[in-house]
Amino acid sequence: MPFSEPGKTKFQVDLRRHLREQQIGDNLVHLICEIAEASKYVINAVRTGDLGVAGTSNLYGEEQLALDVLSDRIMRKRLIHSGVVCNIASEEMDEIFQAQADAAGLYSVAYDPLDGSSLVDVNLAVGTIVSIYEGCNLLQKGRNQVAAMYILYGPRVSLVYSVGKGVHEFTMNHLMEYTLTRENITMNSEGNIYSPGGLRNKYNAGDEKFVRYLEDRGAKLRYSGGFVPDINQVLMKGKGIFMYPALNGSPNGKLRILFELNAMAYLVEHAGGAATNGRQPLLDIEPVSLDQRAPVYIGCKNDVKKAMEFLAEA
Ligand SMILES: O=P(O)(O)OC[C@H]1O[C@](O)(COP(=O)(O)O)[C@@H](O)[C@@H]1O
Ligand SMILES: [Mg+2]
Ligand SMILES: [Mg+2]
Repeated sequence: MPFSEPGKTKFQVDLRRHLREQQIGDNLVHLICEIAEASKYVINAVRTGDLGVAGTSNLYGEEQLALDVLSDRIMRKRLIHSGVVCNIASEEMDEIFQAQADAAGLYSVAYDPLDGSSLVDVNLAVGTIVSIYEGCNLLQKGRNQVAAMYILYGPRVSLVYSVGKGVHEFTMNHLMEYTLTRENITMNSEGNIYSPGGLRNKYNAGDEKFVRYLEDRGAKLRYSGGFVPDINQVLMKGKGIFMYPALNGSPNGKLRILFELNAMAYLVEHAGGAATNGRQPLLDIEPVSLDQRAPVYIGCKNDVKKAMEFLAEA
């Protein structure tokens, strides 16, 4: 039942109550609520934590910031203690962590604890991205996610989730509770915002033509350099496209299927948008490794289709 019915103001609905209305298992409700709890410690770390480097590097050889390591620890600890998780994969861990052996009713979680962490020192928005699967297999199609969510740490903290029954936004209130602010978010078929990641002088001909087409159409450039706020803008306004294409020297772009792309693709598809690697829906890719990357075109259906046409012609 929608929460916008007369007599119930949307702002009184907390996350747990909303999840219970989705007719999903208790373990999944519990897991999503635990992740929401973890995010309160992550935002505290973002607001007050050490901005320096951790002195370590992740699976991709990227220097880890102290905040990456701390956010990862916060998330992992909470997932382990939830008691409903078997396998955990994180952008900041080299391999899969087994919290407990395979058993009925357990979930596996892939996450990026603090996407865009290098933007914290200049006070731009960052976020946590989470994909949830039933059972213990993490190397499976994104379409098999049973839930996806992100938490955006901006001027306000918001949490956007879907369990395949609409996409819903919650905002943290002064008591640090998440309360419903937008229910059943839907995207238009096209829009006038574009958010192009990566160095443009490394774009291939099709991407360059597509960006020129958007500019000629009068689309507005709206790119912050943070995947979570950039996607949030497209999703909440219901218009436009985010892309991080293949680049000269990086044929798979930058963003990772497991930790970054799958959750966003699931949310955007469930809001009526589309997400592809330029050839096929991202959610249909069967990943073979944790660190697999893909080019991404994600947002309004017609805009994504147009991008694919330009790529096919080039
Ligand atoms: O500035 P770049 O290198 O083009 O990358 C921008 C992209 O990288 C990200 O910062 C992800 O990288 P991290 O997970 O390492 O922070 C995204 O948020 C953003 O879309
Ligand atoms: Mg990331
Ligand atoms: Mg990260």
